[in-house]
Amino acid sequence: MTRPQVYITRRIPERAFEVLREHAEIKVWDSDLPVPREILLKEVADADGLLCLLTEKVDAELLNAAPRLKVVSNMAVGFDNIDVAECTRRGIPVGNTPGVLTEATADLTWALLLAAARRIREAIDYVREGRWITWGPMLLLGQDVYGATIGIIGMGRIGTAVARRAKGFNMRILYHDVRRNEAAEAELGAVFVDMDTLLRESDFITIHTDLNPSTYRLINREAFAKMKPTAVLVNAARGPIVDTEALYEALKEGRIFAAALDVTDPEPLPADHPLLQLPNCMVVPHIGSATVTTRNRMAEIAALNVLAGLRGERLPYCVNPEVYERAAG
Ligand SMILES: NC(=O)c1ccc[n+]([C@@H]2O[C@H](COP(=O)([O-])OP(=O)(O)OC[C@H]3O[C@@H](n4cnc5c(N)ncnc54)[C@H](O)[C@@H]3O)[C@@H](O)[C@H]2O)c1
Ligand SMILES: O=C(O)[C@H](O)CO
Repeated sequence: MTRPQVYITRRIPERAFEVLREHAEIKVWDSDLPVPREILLKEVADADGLLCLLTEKVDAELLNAAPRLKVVSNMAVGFDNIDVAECTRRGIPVGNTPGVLTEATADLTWALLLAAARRIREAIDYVREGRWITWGPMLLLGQDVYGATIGIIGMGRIGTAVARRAKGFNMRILYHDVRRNEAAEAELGAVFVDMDTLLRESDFITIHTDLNPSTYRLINREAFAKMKPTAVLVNAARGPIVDTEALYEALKEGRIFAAALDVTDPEPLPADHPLLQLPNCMVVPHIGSATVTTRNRMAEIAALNVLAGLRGERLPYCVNPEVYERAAG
C-alpha cells in the first residue's frame, strides 16, 4: 500500500518527524526561511497532509493546487493565515496548537511589559555606548508596574495567563473581550469593562485577541487618543491589530509612554522602519512561543493533527469541527 505524503513547510523540531515517520512519506522545506510560494504550490500537488506555519497563506489557490489534501495543520494557535471557510467548504479539517504555548507567550508579554516600563532597551544602549558616568537621580525614569492598572484586550487563554502574573504584581486588572470570562473574574478579580474605559484607565495595555475582522486595527488613532500619556502598550498577538502609523505618531509625539511589540505590521518589520528609530519602542521578532519545550510541544501537536487527518480521524485540535458535522450529515 502506498504511504500518504506529508509536506512540512520549514525545518521544525524533530518531535514532529518522530510522530509521523512511521506512518507517512515526509517531504520538508529544509530551511530556516519560508518556502517560496511557487515551490509550495508545486510541492502540495501530491500532498495528503500539509504541516505549515503562520508564514504560509493557505487559500483557494493553494487548495486548488493540492487535490489530494486531507488535512491542514498549522504549527501555531493563531490561524489567520488560513482561509478556514474555504477549507471547510472542501471538507478539509484545519488543526492548530492551542494551550501549549500559553505560558511561554504570557512570560514574553511580561518580559516586554517590564522592559518597556523600565526603559531597559535604552538603559542597555546607554551602558554599551559608554554614557554611564554616574548614578543619576533623573536618569532613565520609567513607570511603576507594581500596583498599577493593567488592561487586557482579549481574555482568552493567553490573556488570562497574563492576568495571573499581574495578580502577583498587585495590579488592578481590567479586561475587554467580546464575551465575559467569568472564571477570570472569579479567580483573579478581573473587571470586565468597555474598550473606552480600558483605554482611558489602564497604565499598561496588552493585546491577546486573535486577528479577525473585528480586531483588525482595533488600536488606531482614536484609541491612542484615549490612552494615558504614561501608558505602555504591548502587542504579543498579531501585528495588524495595531495601526502602525498611528502607533508611530503616538510614540513620537509622546501621546503614550512606550510600546513593546512581538508582532508587527508589516512583519517582518524592515530594519530601516521609522518605528525602530524611536527610543520608546521595543521590537522583538515574533518570539512569544520561542522556548525549546514549547516549540517541541507545538511540533508534536501539529504532527498529531496531521496523523489524525490522514487516518480520517477527528483532529485532536481542530478549528473547524463543523467539517465533521457536514461529513456526518
Ligand atoms: N506572539 C506570539 O508568538 C503568539 C503566541 C501565541 C498566540 N499568539 C496570538 O495570540 C492570540 C490569542 O491566543 P489564545 O490562545 O489566547 O486565544 P484565545 O482564543 O484563547 O483568546 C482570544 C480571545 O480574544 C477574544 N476576542 C476576539 N475578538 C475580540 C474583540 N474584537 N475584542 C475583544 N476580544 C476579542 C476572544 O473572545 C478570546 O477570548 C492567537 O490567536 C495568536 O494570534 C501570538
Ligand atoms: O499563533 C501562534 O501560535 C504564534 O504566533 C506563534 O507561536
